[in-house]
Amino acid sequence: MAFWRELGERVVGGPSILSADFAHLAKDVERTKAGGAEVVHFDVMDNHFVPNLTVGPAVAAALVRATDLPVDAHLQVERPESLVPAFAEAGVASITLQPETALHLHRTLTLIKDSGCEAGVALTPATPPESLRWVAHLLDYVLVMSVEPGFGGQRFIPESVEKVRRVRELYGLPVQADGGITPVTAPRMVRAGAQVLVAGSAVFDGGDPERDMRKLIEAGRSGR
Ligand SMILES: O=C(CO)[C@@H](O)[C@H](O)COP(=O)(O)O
Ligand SMILES: [Co+2]
Repeated sequence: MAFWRELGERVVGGPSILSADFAHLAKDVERTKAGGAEVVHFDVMDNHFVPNLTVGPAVAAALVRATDLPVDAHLQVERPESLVPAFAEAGVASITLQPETALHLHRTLTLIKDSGCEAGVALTPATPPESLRWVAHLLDYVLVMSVEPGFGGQRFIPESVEKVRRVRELYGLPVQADGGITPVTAPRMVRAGAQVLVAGSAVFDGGDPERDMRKLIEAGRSGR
């Protein structure tokens, strides 16, 4: 599985499961796939690193079985290293770490790669891109968070646009934008260099995930 290495220059969209109906997760994901989604963003929260609690490797494994889209696990948990083997075993394509939680970031990124997954790091709004200097060679992508981690439906932080530009300048890696991404903010992030547009509320809250996924992708691509 090499979703990130095979992305090329394309701009793609992916649903954040956080705003989906957890009782009908596979169905919701398939509706976004019909709207053009190419990756599933799987938000994992532990009520320690963030004040919210979601789902873990067992649900990831069930979703991997139910969809042929690659699943990216966004780990917003303390001690992520202890969960890496279980998510790899669940069959996720990539694992995104919050560097604030990985005490030994180099070691945990290496563990992800050795487990056969692609590896990424999520920068919270206050974390500078420069902090990745000595682990950048281990990364397949960088996620720029345009909200504080923890919840869907928050307001987009506009400084994130410049941050995407900076990450691209420094590392040339694919950038995933996550948080407050809508048809209004997506083109700005794409113009700055983002390629993977993650959206939860903009895709699921309007009652038609297929239509709204398509709208988001089209809006994002118009930013090129
Ligand atoms: O990782 C997170 C939040 O911590 C995100 O993936 C959000 O879940 C995206 O939701 P919207 O901002 O698109 O509603
Ligand atoms: Co996320």
